[in-house]
Amino acid sequence: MRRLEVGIVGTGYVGLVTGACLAHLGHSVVCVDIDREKVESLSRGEVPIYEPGLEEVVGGALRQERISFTTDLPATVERVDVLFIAVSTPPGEDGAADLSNVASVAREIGASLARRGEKSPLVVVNKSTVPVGSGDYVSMLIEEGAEGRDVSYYVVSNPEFLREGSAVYDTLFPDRIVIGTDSREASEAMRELYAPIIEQSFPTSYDPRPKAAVPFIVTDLASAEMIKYAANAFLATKISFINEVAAICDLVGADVTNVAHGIGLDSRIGSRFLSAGIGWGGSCFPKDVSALRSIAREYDYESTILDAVVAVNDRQLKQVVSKLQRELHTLKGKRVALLGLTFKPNTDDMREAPSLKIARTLDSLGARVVGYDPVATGPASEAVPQMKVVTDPYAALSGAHAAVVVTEWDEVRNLDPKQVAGLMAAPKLVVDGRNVLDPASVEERGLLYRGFGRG
Ligand SMILES: NC(=O)c1ccc[n+]([C@@H]2O[C@H](COP(=O)([O-])OP(=O)(O)OC[C@H]3O[C@@H](n4cnc5c(N)ncnc54)[C@H](O)[C@@H]3O)[C@@H](O)[C@H]2O)c1
Ligand SMILES: O=c1ccn([C@@H]2O[C@H](COP(=O)(O)OP(=O)(O)O[C@H]3O[C@H](CO)[C@@H](O)[C@H](O)[C@H]3O)[C@@H](O)[C@H]2O)c(=O)[nH]1
Repeated sequence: MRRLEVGIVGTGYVGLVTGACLAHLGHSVVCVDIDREKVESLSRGEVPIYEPGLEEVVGGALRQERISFTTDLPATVERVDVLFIAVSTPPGEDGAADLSNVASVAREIGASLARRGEKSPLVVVNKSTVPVGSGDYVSMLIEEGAEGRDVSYYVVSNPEFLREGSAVYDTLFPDRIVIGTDSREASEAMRELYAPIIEQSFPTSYDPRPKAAVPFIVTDLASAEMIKYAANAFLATKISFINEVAAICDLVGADVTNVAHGIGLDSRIGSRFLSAGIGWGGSCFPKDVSALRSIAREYDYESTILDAVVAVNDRQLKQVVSKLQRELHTLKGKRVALLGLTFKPNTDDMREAPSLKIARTLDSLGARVVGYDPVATGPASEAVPQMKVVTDPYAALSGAHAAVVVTEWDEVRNLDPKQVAGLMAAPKLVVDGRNVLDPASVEERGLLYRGFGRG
């Protein structure tokens, strides 16, 4: 394997995980961020996010001197063979992706490229999730930054499919690697970069190693950019679909967990992403579905399915409130415990976490909201100051008239129903927003169970 010099701009989830994993594979990586404090703490091996396994991979790469952190983008452009753009692309007004971070990085790359001298063309890899056509936009900005000087580079799309909570695993053992480019030289450089993953030839403590070889797919730029949006939109659609089925299950007295199991065994459907409940959140699905709808609007196309996917997801959150109101009637003066606050387990990310919307709605209806989360206590109470946040789930449940399972952390799944029943106030309602509790054993202890689509 040839050891490549790799630069990564942006040390968020994607940038840091990608950089650390490429260093683990044997490449020499320099990570760039505008946030000086972050760069300094990362250089000391302090990882600012909760992501299983990441601290170990970053620490290992630092010890082997295969990774470094800097704020100096121009020096990085001059030195590396491949440069990833992995900065945030948050939703702007009207739902479209805000490309201002990508744009400023592209201009700065252009301004620094001329100083590379005789080095081979720089492969600029867009890993941020960006609208179709952004590859050409990045090329245009690089040229603008270069101000007429002769610069040599390729722009490649390489969408990222990692999930938070299993980001390191997903990066080392991906289902596929997608590259969008018209240049053979650029796609070969990317194949070389990822060779240890494609061939699964790197050292790992993950046992058993799940796959033999990883598909490496090369498409045109626009298709690669579209693959990212289509993948997230499809997954969000799958969840909204099962949530719609769950609503009908509630009406007819069927159990959606049995239905999901029964349909998921059909290999054309597949069993994953069929967990019904309060719906999808996080830093990606809401943003990316909304960006794809916005792209469709630009072309005056009505995205009927995607519109419905979002409408169903919005309805799931309202169902939490109506399930509480059905049993508690007025929520004024009622104490409600929210169990789990992050948008999913094994992350401290609170971006677009359903818990925040639920807490704000319950507060506006006069309920006293107490939140529990094993990791994201600080960010949660900052986001919703009216919510008291505690680190002991039983403290949250003490005196609560109702509890809502918002995030299926193990700490929440494994609560002792007997102890919970002893602490709660009548009617001791448990709204299982993730369908992870066993209704019979919960009810056996005197709790009132309400799931999503469980009859
Ligand atoms: N988080 C995920 O799970 C995930 C997965 C796949 C794809 N993505 C996509 O990857 C991109 C990055 O997402 P993220 O969650 O890692 O973002 P993030 O918000 O966690 O991190 C972005 C980082 O970029 C830095 N940054 C911003 N502007 C910069 C600039 N001009 N120069 C240098 N650094 C700059 C910020 O300081 C921050 O450290 C987004 O487009 C996102 O949609 C995210
Ligand atoms: O059956 C399911 C599966 C997930 N969810 C919810 O869906 C959201 C997203 O979950 P997940 O996809 O596991 O997390 P992310 O880390 O947001 O990852 C998604 O978004 C990333 C950013 O684009 C992509 O890279 C990943 O492939 C894609 O799975 C969360 O709120 C989950 O609770 C459900 O409600 N039911």
